[in-house]
Formats: sequence, C-alpha cells, structure tokens
Amino acid sequence: MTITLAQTTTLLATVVFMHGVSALVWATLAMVARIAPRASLTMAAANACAAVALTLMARRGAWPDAWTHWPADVLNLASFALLGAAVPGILTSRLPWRPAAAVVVALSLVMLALPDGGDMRWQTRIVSGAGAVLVLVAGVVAWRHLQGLHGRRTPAPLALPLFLIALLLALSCASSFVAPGHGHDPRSTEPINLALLWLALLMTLLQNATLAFLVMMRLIRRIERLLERDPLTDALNRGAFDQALAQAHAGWRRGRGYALVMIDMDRFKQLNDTLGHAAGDAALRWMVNEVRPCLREVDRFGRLGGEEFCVLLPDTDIAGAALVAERMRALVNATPLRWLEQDWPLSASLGIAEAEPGDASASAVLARADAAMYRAKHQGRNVVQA
Ligand SMILES: Nc1nc2c(ncn2[C@@H]2O[C@H](COP(=O)(O)OP(=O)(O)OP(=O)(O)O)[C@@H](O)[C@H]2O)c(=O)[nH]1
Repeated sequence: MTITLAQTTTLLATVVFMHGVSALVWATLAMVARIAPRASLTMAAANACAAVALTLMARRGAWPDAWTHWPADVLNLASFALLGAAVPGILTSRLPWRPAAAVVVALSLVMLALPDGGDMRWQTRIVSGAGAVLVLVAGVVAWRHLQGLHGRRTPAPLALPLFLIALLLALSCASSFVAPGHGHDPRSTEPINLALLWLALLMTLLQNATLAFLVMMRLIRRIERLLERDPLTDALNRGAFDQALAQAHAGWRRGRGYALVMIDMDRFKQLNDTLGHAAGDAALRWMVNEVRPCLREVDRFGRLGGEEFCVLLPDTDIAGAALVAERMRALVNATPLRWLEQDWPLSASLGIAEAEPGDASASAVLARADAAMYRAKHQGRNVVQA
C-alpha cells in the first residue's frame, strides 16, 4: 500500500482538529456550565497542549528547530500530565497539579540537556514513556475510586480506556526502539507513522470520552446525594432513611440484628422563639456534626422531620445501642450553642429499640424507639430510655 503525504497530513489535521474541538468543549463546560470547573479547565489545557504540540511537530523542517522540537516535546508531556491530574480532579475535586508540574519541569530539563541527534529518539521515548506512566497512574486512581463507590454496580471498568491509552503510549515508546527515527516528522509517509497517527486519533477520542464519562458519574453522584440528603443537616432524608431501615429489616430476617436510636431535641420551640429560627437551624446542624463522630461508617443517620432524628445501627443489640445513645446524649449536652455572644444549653431525649421476633416490619421497631423517646421526655428530658 502506498501512503501519500496528503493522507498523513489529513490524518494529522484530524487529530489536531479533534484536540481543538475537545479543548473548546471542556472550556465551555468549565466556564459556562460550571461542571467540575477546575478539572474541566485542566482537560481543556491538556487538549490545547496536544493540539499545539502536533501543529509544531507538523512544521518541523519549515520552522526553526528551536520552535518545533523541544517546545513540542514539552507540550506533549504537559498534555499527558494534565490528563493525569484531571482524572483525580474530576473524581475527588482535589487536583494534584504539583506532582504533575514537577514531572513536566524535571523531564523538560532532561530533554533540553539531551543532544538532539537529528532523529529525536530519546525525546520521543521520554515523552511516550512518561506519558504511559502518568496515564497508568490516573487509571489506577480512577479504578480504585470507582470501585470504592457504595451502593451501585461497580463502575470501575469505566477506567479501562485509561489503561488502554497507557498501553498504546508504552507501545509507541517501544516502537521507537524498533524503528528509531519515527516521530521526527509526523507527516512522514512511512507505514509506522500512519499507524501512530491512527493511534493518536484513537487516544484523543478515548481520553476525552472517558473523562466525559467520569464527569457524568460525578454529576449522577451529586444528584443522588441531593435526592437522599436533608439540605439543612446533610443527614439522610426521611425517604432515604426509610429505605435503609427496610433493608436492615430484610437483613434481620436473614439473621442480622439492628437497633435504632431516636433523638429529639429538648425545648426546641423555646430556642426558636428566643434566639430565632436561624439559631434553631444552627443548633440542628451543630447537633448532627457533634454526634456523627460517635457513629461507624455502616451506621445511618436520618432526619425524620423537624428536630427529630433517628440512627440505624446495623449488627447492634440493645446494650450496644444504649452505649452509643448515652455517648450522643452526653456530647449534645456537653457544649452550649454559641449564638450572638450568648450561650444556649442544648440537650436531647433519646429512645432506643432493637429488632425483635414478631416485628412484622421496621415500623414496629421505629414505633418502640419513638415510644421510648417519649418516655425519656416524660422523665424530665436529657436522658436515654429503652
Ligand atoms: N429552626 C428550626 N426549627 C424547627 C425546624 N423543624 C422544626 N422546628 C421547630 O421545632 C419546634 C418543635 O417544638 P415541639 O414539638 O413543641 O418540641 P420542643 O419545643 O422541642 O419540646 P420537647 O420536645 O417536649 O422538649 C417547633 O417550634 C418547630 O417549628 C427546623 O428545621 N429549623
């Protein structure tokens, strides 16, 4: 098969065009839609770097070497480093730009110190080798994070394209040993160059599609969170708590016990009437934050309505629930609410119950915990009752 210059030039222009369009789309997501703005801007920068790097490489021979060699290598490397930083940026909102910048600066200096030698062999190996490692690390981060998501079929395979990109880069690095000299002119009509250009196009599509999927996952998670959380306290809302309770009751039928702790703030109307509704809201938020450290990751903290909350303690009996409830009661009562230079003492009445034989549904256990909480109120408040 004869490869013409027109073919390689068209393919190269397509790759540059795809990077350019992707850069625009990511920048729009960041600045107009405000979706994962920092990570989206990082992806826009990654695509822009790749587009400029390829354009510079295409001008080798026509423009001075000082513009088209080292700067193109640095921009290619920066593009992979930015991609590597964008992945954790999208998944966790923490963008590790420092290690990415350190890798780019260190390797750029190394490439600057290396002799050009006419065929750019070592520079090509450094860019694709380091690119493979950076994207591999991003793939591992994405895999681990996606696997750790609770309550859904594992979406970890979403990270697979990143491993494929890392593999393609590693192959590209290896091919520089087999066919030294490639990468010098991306318009070259050698078959290996055509193959590399197709790989570059595939990688462009893969990396942008994968990152777009990760952004979508982030949006879905945010929406799910909004649907199941109470906006004031960030505790589970009534619907989500009832669902967790129903699941726990189904588990109890299979032999796994659970207990409930009902919490009701004391004399809350008085607090609202004296300090105002905003102080009441602050007290609810404060109480939830204060007692959360008493709980394990598997425990579920829900707001049933108003100033009434309930904690679901899986694999816990009444004695265990009594210990947790007493710790919570003491914590709420330990520190007063500080509001406009004024201290307001807080307390809560708590009722506990465990699932028992004969409980047809979770509402029976909930009703017992509620009744126990009312007994605590009648006992003078600020106590735990079973
Ligand atoms: N600030 C604020 N107040 C709320 C919220 N939800 C319910 N409340 C108030 O909580 C108060 C509950 O009052 P009551 O049911 O009489 O109970 P209480 O004053 O705590 O009295 P006891 O439970 O018997 O100790 C009402 O005034 C509600 O308006 C909320 O989200 N924010």
